[in-house]
Amino acid sequence: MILELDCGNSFIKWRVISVDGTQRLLAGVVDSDAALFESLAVAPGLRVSRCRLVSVRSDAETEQLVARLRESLGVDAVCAQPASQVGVVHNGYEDFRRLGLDRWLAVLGAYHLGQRACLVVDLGTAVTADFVSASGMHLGGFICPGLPLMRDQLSTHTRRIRYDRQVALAALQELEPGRSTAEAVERGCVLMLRGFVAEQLLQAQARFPEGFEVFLTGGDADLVRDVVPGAQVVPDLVFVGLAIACPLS
Ligand SMILES: Nc1ncnc2c1ncn2[C@@H]1O[C@H](COP(=O)(O)OP(=O)(O)OP(=O)(O)O)[C@@H](O)[C@H]1O
Ligand SMILES: CC(C)(CO)[C@@H](O)C(=O)NCCC(=O)O
Ligand SMILES: [K+]
Repeated sequence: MILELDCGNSFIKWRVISVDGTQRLLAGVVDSDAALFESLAVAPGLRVSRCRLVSVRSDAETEQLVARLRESLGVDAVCAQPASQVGVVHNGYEDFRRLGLDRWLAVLGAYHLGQRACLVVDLGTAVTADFVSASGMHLGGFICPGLPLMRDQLSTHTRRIRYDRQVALAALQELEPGRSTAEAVERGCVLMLRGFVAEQLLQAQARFPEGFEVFLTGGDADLVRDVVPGAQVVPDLVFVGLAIACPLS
């Protein structure tokens, strides 16, 4: 079995696939390294022979995780590394090492699945949009705060924006003007995300007149999916790219 990890800023997404890559056996989302090892300890029938991961955390945090994986599972995790090119896909950053590895892998995954120009939007702690041309040129992208950061900034920098988490979830059933703080903030922030995605779509239409594929990924992708009717929502997009960047043969 192959253990795959996508270590984001807030959550670790993990999954276990068969060695030939054809079956997805287990999957989960955890909010800390400790919770990851707890989940793996109770995973039924787990026998990990290989491991690959991508991390946007600090090198020290990533190294610590790799060391713990070695201790507890006896595997040496292969970590995705920055690259200026993989196959026909070229990294568009001035310094390719600076492009977030989750973005790079999502771009590799999207181009692999789409085989044409792509707009890739990842909605997590941060929201990112990346453009890839039909020939595989990554043209760069945009980064803005994601939903969790927008909410937190509002409550951190105001006195009276306070509401219950449960009420917040209910507030998103519709997007009418809010009539409570929870509704006003939750819907306002979702409209920011939707507006951002709509703008990226306009940019892609201008840049790729011959057509393009839109890929949405990340925990909040569902909140924007109907802004782009033809979009493919691919929760595992980073893992698709991880398999391309880190083949385990
Ligand atoms: N099962 C889930 N577990 C955790 N978060 C979830 C889940 N489903 C949806 N979400 C939402 O997903 C968002 C987090 O997204 P995601 O897990 O893609 O990114 P992340 O790891 O926090 O950050 P990064 O962008 O660095 O990868 C949160 O806003 C959260 O509300
Ligand atoms: C933007 C995030 C936080 C999204 O997870 C990550 O891709 C990252 O830390 N990127 C480094 C900065 C950049 O991509 O320009
Ligand atoms: K991510």
